[in-house]
Amino acid sequence: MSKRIDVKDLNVYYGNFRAVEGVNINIAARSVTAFIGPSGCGKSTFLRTLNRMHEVLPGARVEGQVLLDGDDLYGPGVDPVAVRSHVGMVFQRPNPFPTMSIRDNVLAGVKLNGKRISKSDADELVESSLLGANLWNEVKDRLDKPGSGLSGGQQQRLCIARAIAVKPDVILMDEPCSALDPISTLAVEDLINELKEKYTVVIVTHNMQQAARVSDKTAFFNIAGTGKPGKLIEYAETTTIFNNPKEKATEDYVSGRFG
Ligand SMILES: Nc1ncnc2c1ncn2[C@@H]1O[C@H](COP(=O)(O)OP(=O)(O)OP(=O)(O)O)[C@@H](O)[C@H]1O
Repeated sequence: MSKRIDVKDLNVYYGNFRAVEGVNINIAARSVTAFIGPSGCGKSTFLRTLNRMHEVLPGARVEGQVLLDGDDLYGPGVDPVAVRSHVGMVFQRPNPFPTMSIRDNVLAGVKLNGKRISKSDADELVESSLLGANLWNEVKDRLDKPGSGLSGGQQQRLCIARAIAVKPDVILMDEPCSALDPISTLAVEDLINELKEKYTVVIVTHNMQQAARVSDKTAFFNIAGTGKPGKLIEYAETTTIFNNPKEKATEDYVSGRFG
């Protein structure tokens, strides 16, 4: 079930370094939101706070709230592992388990969560997840072959199938197409468009055409200089950010006048 995300006054730290400052953002359920901005402005750092991946690094912490349909992910007693099963993540480089079969790759997250499922339920879940990731037709005759035998684009869709299989509410994607060729990129972008019917999708991308193609809303982050924290500068409908932004910094960035 897709859920909304409301972030309140979030500061994100690596030790004493405040990498991201004062983010407030409201992300609707069943939508695609793109995070854009120059290198080092904290897009990936902020993204990883949305499923508590940030804090796996020693000394990394946050202040503020991240609410998923009103429930604070950082509230007392909340289990970060449970959070990550509600908020899935797809990374820059496709990372299927190389020696595992395609089938077992799809089921990997479900098994990690300690769920026991029957063979027939597993078969159904594998099929529905691969269908959901637009990969079923390409792999249905070789489910027992290793995931590493797929093309980069297919591997990325396999990782998306693995994320979908745990039935998350939100899917976070950190530059999911940066290692893919243009055809595979289009396949993943088409898929992102379909995913928003069921999930809340948040994507970090350096590719502004991609942000314009896939997202409903865009958040522009910026940084005042090295060692300064990244900040959310402007957040609006994607067409507004690209055609009629309010802030000069946004306009400079989207029109390529940055730096
Ligand atoms: N593990 C880490 N330890 C300490 N500082 C870090 C760590 N990871 C990132 N940072 C710092 O946090 C800031 C934000 O980095 P982040 O990777 O989130 O930016 P980004 O906008 O995603 O950049 P890019 O577009 O280059 O991926 C940078 O100053 C970076 O050097």
